[in-house]
Amino acid sequence: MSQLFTPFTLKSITLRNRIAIPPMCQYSAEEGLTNEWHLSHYTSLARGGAGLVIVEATAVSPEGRISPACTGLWSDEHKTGMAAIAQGIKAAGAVPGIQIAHAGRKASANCPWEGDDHIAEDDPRGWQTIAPSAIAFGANLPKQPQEMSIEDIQRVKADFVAAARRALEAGFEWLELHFAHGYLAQSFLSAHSNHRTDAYGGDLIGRSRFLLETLQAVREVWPEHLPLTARLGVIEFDGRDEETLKDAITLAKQMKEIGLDLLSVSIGFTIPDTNIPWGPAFLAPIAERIQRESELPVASSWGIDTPELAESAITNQQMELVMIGRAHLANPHWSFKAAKALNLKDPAWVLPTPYAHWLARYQSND
Ligand SMILES: Cc1cc2c(cc1C)N(C[C@H](O)[C@H](O)[C@H](O)COP(=O)(O)O)c1[nH]c(=O)[nH]c(=O)c1N2
Ligand SMILES: CC(=O)[C@H]1CCCN(Cc2ccccc2)C1
Repeated sequence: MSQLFTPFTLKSITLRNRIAIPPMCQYSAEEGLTNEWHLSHYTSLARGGAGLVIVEATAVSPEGRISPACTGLWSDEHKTGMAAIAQGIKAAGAVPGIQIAHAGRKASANCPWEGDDHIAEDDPRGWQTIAPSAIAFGANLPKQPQEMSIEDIQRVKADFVAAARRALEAGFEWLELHFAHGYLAQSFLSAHSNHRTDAYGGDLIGRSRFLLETLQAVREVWPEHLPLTARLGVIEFDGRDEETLKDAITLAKQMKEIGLDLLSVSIGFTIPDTNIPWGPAFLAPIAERIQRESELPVASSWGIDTPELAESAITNQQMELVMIGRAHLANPHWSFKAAKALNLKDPAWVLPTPYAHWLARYQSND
């Protein structure tokens, strides 16, 4: 009996299975506004049978975008397109989630197929980036950010709260704070990027303050009965992993106290020079340790891209949800492929009726 295809209930929300589609930037928006690409992209992913579909990193302010083509929720105007997406995901039987984000010193960048690097200083498409300290990421993102004032910090926290409120009004039922991948929140947490000497820097308590205060503020506006989650880089693969992991576990416990419902375990990506052990499900053992030691349910990703790897991540209790990203770009119906591979009864019925009725009788070969 497949564990991957069992429901998962968190607060008042039940996912039809343990398959989640993690946020994946589409770099297809204008002024943060979604369009037909996003609506058809997310609806078709949801029709593929996953339990949860999380909309891409959506900026809480214009300067919080990674690229000029990233989505936003910094104004009420952004809610219309997002509401259609949430409705489309829900109508397909998946739970609509969204990640809200601020890119920090990694902002003001070209999209990946146009260089994946900082927009040139003299290019009017770019903007001044902000960060805990005036320390550039380096490599393809060499622009030096402006050190945030206390007023900047208060403003960005308020932007997260306003974006969370808009996500709720747009009909999302699962919220993920982007505290990973070297973006603003992660860059507060990491001593590589945070050299502040005030209350938002220094020891772990100081470097965690922005994350904990933002979580606390969002928790106050996000309904208690809906899952409030965060994606956190718990390891950098920078030679200091044990220290980073211990800090991450301490932070995870504090976030649980504040009301975090689930942690999506990911990578820090705070600095360019790391030694990431890419490979199938390489982060799963780390996720298991975080889940065990923080006593928070976790999700995780990174190369969990076959039905067998997904099934064993759940069966081995390494995580409660598997986040399967790029494999869904290759095949939006990945859940159907997994249902067949794992010998689910009536596998076609993970798909919507207009497809399932026929595929239940027709042995498709892909
Ligand atoms: C095109 C694209 C875009 C994004 C991503 C990835 C890719 C490929 N990823 C990371 C993604 O959610 C996932 O964690 C990784 O891709 C690893 O999982 P897979 O190995 O792809 O299953 C990502 N992560 C995140 O937290 N917010 C985001 O918006 C994005 N955007
Ligand atoms: C927004 C975000 O977290 C994303 C943006 C795109 C690159 N993501 C990180 C990534 C690195 C290597 C392979 C896949 C993904 C992070």
